[in-house]
Amino acid sequence: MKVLVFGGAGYIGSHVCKYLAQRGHEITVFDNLSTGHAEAVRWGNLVQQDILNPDAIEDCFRQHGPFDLVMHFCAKSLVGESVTSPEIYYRNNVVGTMNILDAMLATSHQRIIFSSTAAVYGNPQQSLIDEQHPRSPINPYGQSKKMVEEMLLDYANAHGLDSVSLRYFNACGADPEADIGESHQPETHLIPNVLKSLVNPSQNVLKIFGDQYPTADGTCIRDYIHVNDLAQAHLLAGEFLFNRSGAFAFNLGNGSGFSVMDVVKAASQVTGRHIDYQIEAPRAGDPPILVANAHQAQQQLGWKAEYTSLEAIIETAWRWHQNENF
Ligand SMILES: NC(=O)c1ccc[n+]([C@@H]2O[C@H](COP(=O)([O-])OP(=O)(O)OC[C@H]3O[C@@H](n4cnc5c(N)ncnc54)[C@H](O)[C@@H]3O)[C@@H](O)[C@H]2O)c1
Ligand SMILES: O=c1ccn([C@@H]2O[C@H](COP(=O)(O)OP(=O)(O)O[C@H]3O[C@H](CO)[C@H](O)[C@H](O)[C@H]3O)[C@@H](O)[C@H]2O)c(=O)[nH]1
Repeated sequence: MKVLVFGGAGYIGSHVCKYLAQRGHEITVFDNLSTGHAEAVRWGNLVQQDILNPDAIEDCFRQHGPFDLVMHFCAKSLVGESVTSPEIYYRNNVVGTMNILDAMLATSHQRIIFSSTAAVYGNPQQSLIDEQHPRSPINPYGQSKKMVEEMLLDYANAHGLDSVSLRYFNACGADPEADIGESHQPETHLIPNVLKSLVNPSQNVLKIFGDQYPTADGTCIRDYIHVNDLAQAHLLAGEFLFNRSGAFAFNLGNGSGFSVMDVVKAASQVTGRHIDYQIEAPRAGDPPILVANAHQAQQQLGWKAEYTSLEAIIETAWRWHQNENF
């Protein structure tokens, strides 16, 4: 397949590019490098442009296409920032996506895989969240992703544009060969922050946000899913769209929850080091427990996560963080 990857210089997008290229697919990356890295674009050419520029998108489709499939990872994704500057989130995530969809229609491209998130569900009403769970986002980031999902449904009905929205739970881990990994500035995610506190303790003190949640050890529980398992799901979702019409959505998670303290203990075991931390006040908007029911992705896409233990996931991330070079 020829695949156009919006946001392919970012954390998840670059891992998907490597995974696709290893399986013989041809990649073009479209990215403005706002949070991504040119060094992570190694499996295809880079078109350095912005999805807020509709002409640049259409030019890319015409000059480098036609493509069999589009993947869209571009987004602003800091929950706290989305609360204080919602306009950035609605513009980048909603208007930017609309520009992509309109360019697809103008150039007769029909299939897109979209990066959605567990944040579309808001505060969970049950501990295992399936796709039927009400979508009531509690911040503009989640709201912007929900709006795109609605837009995709309307474009499917009106224009026959086919899509799969993949609702990732907590993406984590790195390329097992450590060519690429997670590198955000600022870094807000737990696993990289735990590992950075070991690599550079004087600059990175690990903070644990809240230890009085209604969980066994008082810290929040999340569903950690390896970035290469997400990559596998993207390819399967693309193949799925060659046989189906409509707008679909699937959860992607392991279906098991681990607390923040479980992550700290597993990281200590993998690295063989003691991990210091400070308990801080809870972070605004953090639900106590978020765990996926991902049976639909397993049944309909034939997806099966390979990295099911925290240790195996953290081991790949640790290899990357010890030699992080962008
Ligand atoms: N990391 C997670 O745990 C997680 C969980 C759920 C959903 N998601 C979603 O997955 C996607 C990828 O996440 P990530 O962690 O890889 O993020 P990332 O920030 O590493 O990657 C996003 C990429 O999109 C590019 N981009 C952003 N705005 C752009 C614009 N206007 N024009 C062109 N390029 C632009 C960035 O430069 C970057 O390379 C995002 O849509 C995010 O909302 C991530
Ligand atoms: O330095 C840190 C970072 C995080 N945490 C805690 O660790 C847990 C996981 O936090 P992350 O920031 O790693 O992940 P989130 O669950 O907040 O969010 C991720 O998953 C969400 C859906 O589940 C959204 O998709 C979001 O975009 C994505 O970043 C939370 O309890 C958080 O408070 C810490 O204690 N210290």
